[in-house]
Amino acid sequence: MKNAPLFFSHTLRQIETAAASLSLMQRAGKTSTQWVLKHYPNAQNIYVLAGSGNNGGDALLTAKQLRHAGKNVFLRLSAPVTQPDAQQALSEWLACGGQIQNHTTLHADLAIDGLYGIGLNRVLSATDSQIIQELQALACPIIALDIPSGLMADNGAGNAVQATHTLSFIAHKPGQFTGQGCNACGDIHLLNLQISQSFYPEPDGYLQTIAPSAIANLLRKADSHKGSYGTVGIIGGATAMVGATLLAGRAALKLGAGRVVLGLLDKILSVDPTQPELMLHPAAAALQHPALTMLVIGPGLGTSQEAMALVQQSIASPLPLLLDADALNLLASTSQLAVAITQRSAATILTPHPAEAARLLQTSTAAVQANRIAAAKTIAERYHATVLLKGAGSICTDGQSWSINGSGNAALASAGQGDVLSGIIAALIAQGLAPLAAVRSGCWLHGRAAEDWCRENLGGIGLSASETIIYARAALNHALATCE
Ligand SMILES: NC(=O)C1=CN([C@@H]2O[C@H](COP(=O)(O)OP(=O)(O)OC[C@H]3O[C@@H](n4cnc5c(N)ncnc54)[C@H](O)[C@@H]3O)[C@@H](O)[C@H]2O)[C@@H](O)CC1
Ligand SMILES: [K+]
Repeated sequence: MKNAPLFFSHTLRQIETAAASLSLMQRAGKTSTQWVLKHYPNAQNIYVLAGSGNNGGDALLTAKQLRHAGKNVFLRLSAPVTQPDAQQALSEWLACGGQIQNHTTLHADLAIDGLYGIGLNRVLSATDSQIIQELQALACPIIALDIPSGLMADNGAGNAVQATHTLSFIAHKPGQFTGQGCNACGDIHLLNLQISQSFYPEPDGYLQTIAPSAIANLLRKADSHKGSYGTVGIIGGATAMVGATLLAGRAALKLGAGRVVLGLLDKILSVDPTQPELMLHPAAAALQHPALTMLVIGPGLGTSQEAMALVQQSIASPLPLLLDADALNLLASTSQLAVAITQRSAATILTPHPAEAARLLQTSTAAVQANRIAAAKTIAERYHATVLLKGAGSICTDGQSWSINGSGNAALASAGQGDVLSGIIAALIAQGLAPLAAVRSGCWLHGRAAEDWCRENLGGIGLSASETIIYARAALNHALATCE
């Protein structure tokens, strides 16, 4: 199995042009029909929704072939057809005796969504939203052609059709795997329309579906010792938030860091009784620990003056530095820190969730979510950092290349998961992975942990961050055991 290449719509257009459009639409119609007949053989009454463009053309040709297969097809055309290929498809539909409706059917066993494809470039009109609501109200399985209508192919924004299956033509699109796309697409199936590989340029990015190959670099040498695997320092632990720092520390330890030093603002603990391997120090002392090779600041840090001073000192440190949680909020609040971070000599890793990303970019969370890839890349460029933008379909980028993490599920929507993720990434960097490889690998392992847990807990509710650590460790060791 390989990671899925992802293409922005402008690249897909190049492929489509190179591979000749009308026959591609014919193939899209034929292959979609075959897919429907194979997977829904008993669906007799089929509602097909066609829009004005080529996605509508795909729908018209699918409608025609389903009719040939003996199905009762009710076709709604939302607007006059504009594209030449789609006009040809409309002629074929009419020539075979098909009719055009301007309302939604009352009942269907199956619906086909061909309202908009990758040509969607603005918010849906009220009329289109109403048409989609009516489609959704049919309460039957919905097959989206290419991409659920209303979803932006390049970024996963938009109020889209909630499809049961998406038949993705030619290649996968980033928007199918991040933001709203994670909810809208249902099961995604690639129909490459028999386009030769020679027509495909370098992908714009990729979906990380398999264990990152960089994990193989973590295989241990027999003559190594704990000093070979780095010492992670984790700074945080303000009053009432010590747990966050402990979680990050335990994750770093269990994912292989040689040693882990915790620097706590609250002096309530001098040892972690359930994880006595962790070395607990006052925060300022931990920052000065001579053995540190990797620094994390943020889990449970708070935003006190003392916390701010620790962030300043951490940014001035020559060590690789991961900033998470309140360290990101403090960074976003102070222009001097934003300048200082660009002048660091060692690697910087920022792991914001969408609201933290919005603060870093001085914008709204909605604006970040409307274009997650661009937001993550802009943060990386502005702060000279490797960035993990969290949330469904996490984005990993160094500002140049980007990938979407393909593992994980909603079981990870629980307290402390971000702290665990910071600890995992820090452990991987401490063991020698480059920042982007560590971010990709850590994020993938974290998601894989949740998937493995869900196989045993099918409802997917109740995964605690502490349990995620155990499953992530198992996922890492499994990946190591199976790498070549
Ligand atoms: N070009 C080709 O060679 C092929 C294209 N194919 C299909 O063609 C689709 C792309 O077709 P189009 O480029 O015609 O675009 P769409 O059919 O996705 O959209 C139609 C047009 O609607 C307009 N539009 C965009 N957003 C709108 C909005 N919110 N409200 C009203 N109008 C809006 C745009 O001008 C757009 O071109 C693909 O997704 C795929 O389904 C496939 O048939 C395979 C071959
Ligand atoms: K569609």
